[in-house]
Amino acid sequence: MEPLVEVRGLTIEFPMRAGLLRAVNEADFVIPKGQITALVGESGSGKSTMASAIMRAISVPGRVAGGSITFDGRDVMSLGKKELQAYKWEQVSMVFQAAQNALNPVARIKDQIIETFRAHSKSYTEKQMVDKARNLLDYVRLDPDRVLNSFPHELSGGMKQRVMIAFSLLLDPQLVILDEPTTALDVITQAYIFDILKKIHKDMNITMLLLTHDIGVVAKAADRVGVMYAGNVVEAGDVYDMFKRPKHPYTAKLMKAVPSLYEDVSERKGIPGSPPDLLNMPPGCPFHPRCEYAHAKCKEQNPIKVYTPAGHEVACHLYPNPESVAEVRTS
Ligand SMILES: Nc1ncnc2c1ncn2[C@@H]1O[C@H](COP(=O)(O)OP(=O)(O)OP(=O)(O)O)[C@@H](O)[C@H]1O
Repeated sequence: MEPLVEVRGLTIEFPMRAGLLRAVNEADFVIPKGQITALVGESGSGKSTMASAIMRAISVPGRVAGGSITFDGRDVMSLGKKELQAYKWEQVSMVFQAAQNALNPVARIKDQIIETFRAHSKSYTEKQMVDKARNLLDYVRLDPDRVLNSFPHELSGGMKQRVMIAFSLLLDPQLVILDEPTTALDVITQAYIFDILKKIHKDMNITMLLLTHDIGVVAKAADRVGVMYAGNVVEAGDVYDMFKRPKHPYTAKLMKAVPSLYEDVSERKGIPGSPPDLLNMPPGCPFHPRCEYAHAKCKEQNPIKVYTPAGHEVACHLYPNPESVAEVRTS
């Protein structure tokens, strides 16, 4: 597993009137090259903040208070203004949450595409820009002639989402981050978008990061998954392993929340309790108040993450060392 992005000990803080809010708290996370990685967790767990940091797009008054991010071996934090301009969109692009609404309502798609190109790259002629946009629109299964000449309000939600995916590919990035790419769409359109994303990933060899609270999305699309809880990545591993043999009690509960065709839905249980208040974190492991396996140590010490040679990682006192991760928890 060759890493494209390596996040180490990342801490991101937002100063609030009531105190310092740590949206990301000493988090470690790896995005392997050439894979689709999903970052999953309840609302407010820090997924978008982590992704914005990778994109070097933390909004003021947020700030990176510690840790490092490397992209293909380069230190992202120390990129200068010019390097940063090339980094964003040419190395990594992001389709933000509810991205359909990010389109300018009073400009045709063609003009918005040309403007995006011009903001980042001077080396294309207008014909080259439009030709490239045409290819990408065709790729996301839209009629280029119709879409290029449309205003956003003339397109459906699913079409606008596909336009945004095409936008994210304009400058041939290595990594595309998609924040809740299908949340606002109906089930059929969701399946269609995932089909397109998988094809793009395969044909263009693009690394992808999907941020989602929908565990069903993970099962459908990802190779690897990281689970975020209260600003930390508490477990990560191969998607099959994570569904078959989740280690962290929180992951186990999340995975059980996936609806199955054969199961009696009335027997499915949610996760009791709610995520901690980030301004008033409990001592020890942040999950201990909701954890059925919590013992004395969990209330006092935050667990240290352990890593197995096979690429599984977990932060939980049930697994004090890498060997213990291999054990199947039966209780
Ligand atoms: N600009 C900001 N100012 C203040 N707090 C913020 C800001 N951005 C994020 N936060 C806080 O940081 C925490 C993590 O938010 P974030 O959006 O990263 O979580 P998320 O897992 O992506 O959630 P969602 O799925 O709802 O987007 C939340 O408590 C949120 O309120």
